[in-house]
Amino acid sequence: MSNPSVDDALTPYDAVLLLSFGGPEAPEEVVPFLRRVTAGRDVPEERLEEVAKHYHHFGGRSPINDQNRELLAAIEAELARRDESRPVLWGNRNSDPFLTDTLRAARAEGHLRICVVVTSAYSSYSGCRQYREDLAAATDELGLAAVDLQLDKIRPYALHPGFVAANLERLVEAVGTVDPKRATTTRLLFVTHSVPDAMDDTSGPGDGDGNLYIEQHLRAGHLIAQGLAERTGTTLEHELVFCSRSGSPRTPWLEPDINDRLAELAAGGVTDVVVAPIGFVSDHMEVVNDLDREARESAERLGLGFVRVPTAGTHPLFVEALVDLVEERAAEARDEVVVPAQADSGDVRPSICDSGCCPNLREARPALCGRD
Ligand SMILES: CC1=C(CCC(=O)O)c2cc3nc(cc4[nH]c(cc5[nH]c(cc1n2)c(C)c5CCC(=O)O)c(CCC(=O)O)c4C)C(CCC(=O)O)=C3C
Ligand SMILES: [Fe+2]
Repeated sequence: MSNPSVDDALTPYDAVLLLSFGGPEAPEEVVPFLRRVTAGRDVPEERLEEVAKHYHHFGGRSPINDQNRELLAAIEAELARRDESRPVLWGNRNSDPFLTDTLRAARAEGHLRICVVVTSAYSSYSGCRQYREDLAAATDELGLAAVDLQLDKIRPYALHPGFVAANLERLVEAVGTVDPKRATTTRLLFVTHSVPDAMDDTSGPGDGDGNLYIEQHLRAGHLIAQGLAERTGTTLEHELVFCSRSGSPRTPWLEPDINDRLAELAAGGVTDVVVAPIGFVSDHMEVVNDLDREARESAERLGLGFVRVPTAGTHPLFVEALVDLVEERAAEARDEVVVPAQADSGDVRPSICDSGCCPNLREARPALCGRD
């Protein structure tokens, strides 16, 4: 398969790597997975026990790996459709197939130059730099130098037109089920993973003002809400809320939590909520547990109508966007002038991260795909 001599829109890459978070697939994998995720982190034992219960409620199996298998197949199909077939590899941070094993196999098969697609759209330590650190740690563990295996990453894509469009399509399909007479008392809630305030404060370029994590969500949400109004004639008031808070209760994390906000909204006369988890790219555990179980339960208790919008998942517009981003990265690697596709006129994140961006606030660690 690997054929470095092919000359197409993916040149110089001989493979694509899907890099994701990982998740357990059997009950006995839950605790080891959680220990790996939280190693060296300030996550209390009680929180871990609580999160273990979430996984056990779903038979100890997270949906995330199956979703990545489907995304991988969809990317392969899209590459084939464009006559740009490449092996699509898959590696995780926290569960099998581990990134290090994937890169070892890639090297053995002679893949020299790989374009990395991470399953996180936004700029933050957790969603961007931590994956870059994973790439550095894995290549280091394998004793690989940049001459042996060159890894490039696509840029954060929260504001790529295809990601925004896929989320809009999902929303348009879902609000078909909202009673038009209730539109004025329906609130559109964009949801993302809460992170420590300090992580949001430092997200974005090292010399910037930070808070790019929230800013990108607000910009994407604004575009999606506007698109909904244009497409359906239904204008819904919208806002950004958070789920899946972890860490020590003494550390400030982004708020409001969706459950707290639902109570306030119900008290203020809202009758229905449309919950769009634009912060995630698939309906993984944070979505099926924290939103479909916990938030839905809160809404029911409060008498609120509740519609949860699917994430981008394997929506063709999203899959096409990811392949467009790989093509864009390839053109950059060929030193061509590239005008990055962007859904608004705001800041565009580069595919080679700035020095000091989205820092690791605990310890400085080597990271690939950046200027530091
Ligand atoms: C920004 C962000 C994303 C989105 C970007 C991206 O997708 O990367 C994300 C995704 C995910 N987070 C996930 C799971 C977990 N995250 C945890 C803990 C944490 N997440 C954080 C942030 C994020 N996380 C942070 C700051 C922590 C605190 C500990 C630390 O500083 O790292 C914990 C520990 C227990 C707990 O929840 O406290 C678990 C189990 C899964 C897998 C779901 C499945 O299994 O289907 C996915 C996709
Ligand atoms: Fe997380």
